[in-house]
Amino acid sequence: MKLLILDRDGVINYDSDAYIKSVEEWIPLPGAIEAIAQLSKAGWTVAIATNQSGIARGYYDVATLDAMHDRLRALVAEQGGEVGLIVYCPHGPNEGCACRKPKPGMLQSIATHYGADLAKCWFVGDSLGDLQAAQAVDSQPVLVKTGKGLQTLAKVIPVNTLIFDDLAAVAAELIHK
Ligand SMILES: O=P(O)(O)OC[C@@H](O)[C@H]1O[C@@H](OP(=O)(O)O)[C@@H](O)[C@@H](O)[C@@H]1O
Ligand SMILES: [Mg+2]
Ligand SMILES: [Zn+2]
Repeated sequence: MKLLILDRDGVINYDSDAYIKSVEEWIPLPGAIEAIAQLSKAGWTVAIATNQSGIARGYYDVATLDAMHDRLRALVAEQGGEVGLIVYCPHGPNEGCACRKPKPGMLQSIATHYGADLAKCWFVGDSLGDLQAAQAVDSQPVLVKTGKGLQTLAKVIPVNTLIFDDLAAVAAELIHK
């Protein structure tokens, strides 16, 4: 199956060092909604794996996070597409969970849900942890320059990382290749 897994903050929507704490703060990046819709209409399943330590930190609750994701789904549906499974890690960095990136637990959950082979999937992120999570399960690490992407590009990243300006460019590559 054609499964694409996306990080959320900094890839689909603007990120903030102050976290994205409300639906009002959740603002799509230019072209991101259209990219997801176009991928979906081209037969791709678009899933999301996102760290949300803001929940553990008490900055927002699950109901607020769900409202952000309802907004995302509605915007993509308006463009004729749909968003697949959204998996999030609500834990803090010191809880030792199995799902927080750079651990690959969320990617594995998504693959299990769809019966997909992670070695044939791209995982698109803006942070080093995203790329490391992909690498841990032999997925293709893909870095976009939005969000924290440019800072990540200055770090030591997996040698096979594919680099794109933004999610729209990733979608164009996948749809037209
Ligand atoms: O990029 P994804 O995984 O979708 O979500 C990242 C967010 O959960 C937040 O992750 C935090 O990292 P810590 O969780 O505090 O290490 C910070 O980087 C915030 O700026 C960012 O908004
Ligand atoms: Mg991110
Ligand atoms: Zn977790």
